[in-house]
Amino acid sequence: MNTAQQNEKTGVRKVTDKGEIRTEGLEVTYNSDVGQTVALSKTSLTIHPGEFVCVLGPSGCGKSTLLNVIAGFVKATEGRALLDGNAIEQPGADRSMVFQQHSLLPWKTVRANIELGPKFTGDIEASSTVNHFLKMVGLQKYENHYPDQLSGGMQQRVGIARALATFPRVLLMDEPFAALDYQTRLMMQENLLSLWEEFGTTVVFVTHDVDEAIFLSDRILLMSASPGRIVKDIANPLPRPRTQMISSEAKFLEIKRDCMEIIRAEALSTF
Ligand SMILES: Nc1ncnc2c1ncn2[C@@H]1O[C@H](COP(=O)(O)OP(=O)(O)OP(=O)(O)O)[C@@H](O)[C@H]1O
Repeated sequence: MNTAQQNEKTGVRKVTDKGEIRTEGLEVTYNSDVGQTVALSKTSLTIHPGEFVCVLGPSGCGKSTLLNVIAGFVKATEGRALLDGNAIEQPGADRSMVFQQHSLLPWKTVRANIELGPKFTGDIEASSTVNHFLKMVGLQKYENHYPDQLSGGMQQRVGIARALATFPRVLLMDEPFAALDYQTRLMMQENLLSLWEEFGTTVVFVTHDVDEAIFLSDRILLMSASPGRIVKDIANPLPRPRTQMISSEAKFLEIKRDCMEIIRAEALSTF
């Protein structure tokens, strides 16, 4: 069971148990009517408790597959994934996922959507947990709206609130801002960082946007073209808290150049 602690000054409840993710020689092969697809090849990685790690790679390289194995939705063909040293066999409330397209229930209000998680985990303070997260994502005024009455950015904020409302040890995010317009995406990135800095949990964030990965992460795992494997592990020492202005700093541009060189080499090797 996760535990949460209230910050006396800000009132924000923080996760105190942050998960460690490890994969060892992970391989995933899909069998379908069009044949076999090796989606992930010999992927070994460690994500430390409380780290914000971005997984960056070209389309189809297996990023979603990696997240789905960690989430427990997809089984490894070879190797294994572990949460805090225990093999991941199935989904659990200790991991929450935010998808590219919001997965809110259209017939439920914002409040009822967020409430699903805490009710599922038997949170006896479900109602106050929902109030807390509505406030954290700035949507108190919209608690009785339905998803189709909200903008795309607001829908994703509800999705993030719902994911956090179970106080997960690990938050998994699969290109959550990819469908948003540029300005909204930048705002959402800043909003997510301030939530994470307050709330504190391990985050694995998949993207194919180099700037997004550098802006958000402590570390970037770069994946090869399909079948995916980790080709480079890049530390990101940019100071926090960050605003989008950081993208013009020399260190940001240096990391970006490193990423682009690898992505280009990968693209050329498969062209
Ligand atoms: N359920 C499935 N059945 C068969 N093949 C699949 C399945 N899911 C994914 N694949 C294949 O596995 C490979 C990796 O897919 P995956 O969605 O993990 O990549 P991705 O890097 O997340 O792609 P994108 O960036 O485009 O979302 C692709 O070749 C894809 O076609």
